Amino acid sequence: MRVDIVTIFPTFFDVLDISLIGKARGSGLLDIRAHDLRDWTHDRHRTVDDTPYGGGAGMVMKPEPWGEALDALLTPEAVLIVPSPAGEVFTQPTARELSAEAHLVFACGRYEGIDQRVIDHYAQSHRVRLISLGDYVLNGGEVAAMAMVEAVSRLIPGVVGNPASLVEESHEDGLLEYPSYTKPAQWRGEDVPPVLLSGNHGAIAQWRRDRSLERTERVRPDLLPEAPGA
Ligand SMILES: Nc1cc(-c2ccc3ccn(Cc4ccc(CN5CCCCC5)cc4)c3c2)n[nH]1
Repeated sequence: MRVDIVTIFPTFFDVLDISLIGKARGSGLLDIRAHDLRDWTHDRHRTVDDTPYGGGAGMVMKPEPWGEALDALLTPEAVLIVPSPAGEVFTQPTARELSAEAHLVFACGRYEGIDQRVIDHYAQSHRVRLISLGDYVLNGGEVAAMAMVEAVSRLIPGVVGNPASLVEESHEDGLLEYPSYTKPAQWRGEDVPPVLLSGNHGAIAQWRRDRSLERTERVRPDLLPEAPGA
């Protein structure tokens, strides 16, 4: 998968050079590149923003640099992802969908956002998705893009060592994951649930399912299968 990220803070994504994502990049599984939007400006101050038409607080990102950057980076099959508080909320199903794509281009806005004509222009020729990380306002799209890149990349075969670990985790089966334990068997007076030491795999699987349902009912009843809209 190729991932291009356009931002005025490209060094923000240097962290992708380490850990699993870093290894996957090295192995050719992932081709992730961050680009400085200002490389597509032509004035002495490398201007990317201006005052909003209609007035209002803050600044809006100018369309011209975005047009030149996206013309340079988009391929016909690319999905253009624009992090935005006004977007669809990012979920594990969204991550899974995007992990099947060959090319993702993230347009990370700052200030009060990007001139709407950029989104409208590329929607005529590409799949464009405005995606929100959740119902809170960040200062720009970079944190959202980083979260999406990590959630999507780890679903690509070969990026995460043990594929089985991708199945038994929160939200993969639509429920929250069961609690996990490791050695020692006793810690500060607390024992590991005995069933986990029993070697009875059927009983262990059932215990885990029960804990997963119990936790989901308590913390996220909206995720339960019978919940409306689940
Ligand atoms: N899940 C999530 C994603 C983001 C996100 C993503 C991308 C950008 C780019 C800039 N910001 C900051 C921002 C955006 C919107 C406002 C509201 N403002 C009201 C008046 C009209 C203009 C817009 C304020 C500041 C971003 C924020 N936040 N949260």
